[in-house]
Amino acid sequence: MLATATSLVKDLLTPNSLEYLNDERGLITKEMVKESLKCGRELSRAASKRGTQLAKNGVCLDASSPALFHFFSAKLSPEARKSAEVSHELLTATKLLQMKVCSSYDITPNTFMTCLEDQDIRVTDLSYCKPYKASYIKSKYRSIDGTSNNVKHPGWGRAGAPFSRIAAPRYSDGIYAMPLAVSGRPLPNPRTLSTQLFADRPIASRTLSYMNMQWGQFVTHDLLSQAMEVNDEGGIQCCYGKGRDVLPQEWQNDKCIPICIPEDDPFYKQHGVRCINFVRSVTTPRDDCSLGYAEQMNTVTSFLDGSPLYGSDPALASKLRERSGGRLKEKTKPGSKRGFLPMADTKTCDLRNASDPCYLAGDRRVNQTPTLAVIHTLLLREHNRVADILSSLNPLWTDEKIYQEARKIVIAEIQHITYQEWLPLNFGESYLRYYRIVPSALHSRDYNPDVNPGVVGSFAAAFRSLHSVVPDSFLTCPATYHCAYMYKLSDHYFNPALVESSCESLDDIVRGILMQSSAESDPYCTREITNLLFKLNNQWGMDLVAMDIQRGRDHGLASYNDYRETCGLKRAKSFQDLTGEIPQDRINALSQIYESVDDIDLFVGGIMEKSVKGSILGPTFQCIVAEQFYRTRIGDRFFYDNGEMPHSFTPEQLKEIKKASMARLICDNTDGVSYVQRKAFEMESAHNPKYSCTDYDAIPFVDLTAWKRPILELFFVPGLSFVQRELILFWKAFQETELWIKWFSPPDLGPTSLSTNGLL
Ligand code: HEM
Ligand SMILES: [Ca+2]
Repeated sequence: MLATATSLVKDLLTPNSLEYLNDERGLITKEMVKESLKCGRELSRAASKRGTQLAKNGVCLDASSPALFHFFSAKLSPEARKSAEVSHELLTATKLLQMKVCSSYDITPNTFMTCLEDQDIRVTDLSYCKPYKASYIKSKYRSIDGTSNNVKHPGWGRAGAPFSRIAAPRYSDGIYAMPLAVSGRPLPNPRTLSTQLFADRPIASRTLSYMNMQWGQFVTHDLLSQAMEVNDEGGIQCCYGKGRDVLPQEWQNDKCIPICIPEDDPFYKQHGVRCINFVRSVTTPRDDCSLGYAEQMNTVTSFLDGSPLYGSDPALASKLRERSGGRLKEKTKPGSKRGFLPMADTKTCDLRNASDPCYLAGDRRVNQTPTLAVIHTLLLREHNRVADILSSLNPLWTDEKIYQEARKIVIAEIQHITYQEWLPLNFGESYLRYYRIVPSALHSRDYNPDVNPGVVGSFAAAFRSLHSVVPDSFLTCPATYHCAYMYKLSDHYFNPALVESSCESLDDIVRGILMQSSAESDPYCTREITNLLFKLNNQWGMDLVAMDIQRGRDHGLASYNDYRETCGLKRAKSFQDLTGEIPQDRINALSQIYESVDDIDLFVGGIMEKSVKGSILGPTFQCIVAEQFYRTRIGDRFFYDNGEMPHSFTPEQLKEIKKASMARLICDNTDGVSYVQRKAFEMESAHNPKYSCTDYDAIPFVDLTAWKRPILELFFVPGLSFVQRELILFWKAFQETELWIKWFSPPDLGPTSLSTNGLL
């Protein structure tokens, strides 16, 4: 197969097309493009076949290995797989063009990239990219996959879109090859950086709760997910079994970028591990289908739209629905009044007993830790609670109408909690107000259709720095608050059994993560994620920090110094120029590992910075995170507080939505968590005491009566006969007698339903 590949390249490099080189249309002619596209397609198909053949020959991951579970975090829809294939073809074509032009003209790869950009070569053949049709533009509700949010650019923010860039990439060949140091030598080993710069020093935050960290991870999963390349058989293997060594080149898939572990590694040495499996992220064609450098795919919708709950693709979204009463599917459990997440049919968990749960949700990462599964469960319950209230308020509404309205309310609550409660706490209220990131008036008119709501690739690096706030274990507390057990993260990856081990266990975990603090945001990370990530029943796991660094390189993210410039800081000419932002001892450590200040990875440099006042991040990450949350709000036509649009909430409804809080979400969706601190993302203190969930002044509730549609509307429902109207009116009158409450004894819907029932 490799032979075919070589001969194709030779074909392309034969002089028969040289006559076009001096063509006045530019350096790159149409015929050259056509030829490279043709060869690019064949070469990339050959590479994919080779990958599958390797797997068939036994080069595939061991069951129950950490690496296999790493692959369980994202799955591509058939359309996403197709886009990934096309993008390989386009990248290979770009590479072939580069080789041809550079060898013919004796120009550098960089000059070629500039010419390519100037010529702006777009592939119009529909077998590569198809334009996005705006099919949901008129809908009052968001689409599941994020399409048609933006009327002019219906593909913006969709699942499967490319990550956006705010600084030019640093692929070493300008297209897709892993970056190198300025000197041309390899960049420092990611595992060495991890052990030398990210020690395990468990420093607890004085103010922020574990819940704060957990919500952050949920928000991350709502905004983005990269997927790793797979072959037809599944995950790609890059290391020998048990991580003994890197596989020889001839057995390696071309998507492998394994992390080599130095011989003297302080942890892996004792286990004889020399290699962490790591595979490149899936890429996707650019929005304009132009030839150029690689762009990675965001497999989920980039809007903050509850996609981890509802799914980012219509097939999954449909599977998650009950198809009655607008509800999402839930599992009932004897002894518990409230539902649990439904079970996945493919087992992507590390189950120890056949009865252990393995959940299905809108996002595949749900089973990563029990505390993440708890957040999913609270939101699932919130959806069903809201749906039940809406259907009792508006008995004529169909399943579809209730589902969409409940989804709209829950998304609005997620957005409100994130923008009004979580972001200001973590990134500084005045900063966010200054940049108009958090809304202030009741309705806002800030929507700007020219702002691309897509996720910026560097935002992933900035937010990954919050891996440092992950504590090594989590606490559970019974109703007496005699909190006792500490569960090590590494004993519970991909095993959410703890969520259902008893009728009270979910409540116990919720109390625990309210009482426990998160770790400090600093360059220290627990060994639970740097040595033992996805350990399962092995003795060692993966290193998330090394993976964060390697992933930044895989995505060709510009260097820390480039981002300093993008963010308005002075570009450093020497390590010493970093003094303003990075403490001296860390500058010393950086200068001992990196050859040049221009080599520093964004993830590493950003995390080394001192925090900005009022924020948990330093200036560079603060700027990138602000940029992202600005785009996520201003570029979302359906953002919850947008006014004067056909789908806008009424002022009465919006006033209610703005009462949502993390504390109320917990109160309304647990059985026995009766006291919660008002600011659930902060630790309980004299300034932030616990209140009873029935204290509606302290922890206000969202009164859904604002969603009750007047009965008169019935007369405008087209197609209803006189008899049907009479029957409905009779039913409404019957409801008002409250007899039905006794007869049908509806489920306990919590305080909100009590107040609304009173008005029925
Ligand atoms: C126990 C807690 C957590 C675990 C086990 C975990 C694990 C992971 C893993 C395995 C990846 C993918 C690594 C890769 O292949 O490149 C990842 C990515 C990421 N994580 Fe975490 N994480 C945790 C908490 C958090 C938190 C608290 C945040 C932020 C507030 C966060 C932000 C991110 C981001 C932004 C990415 C990149 C996502 C992507 O590109 O798909 N994580 N995390
Ligand atoms: Ca989303």
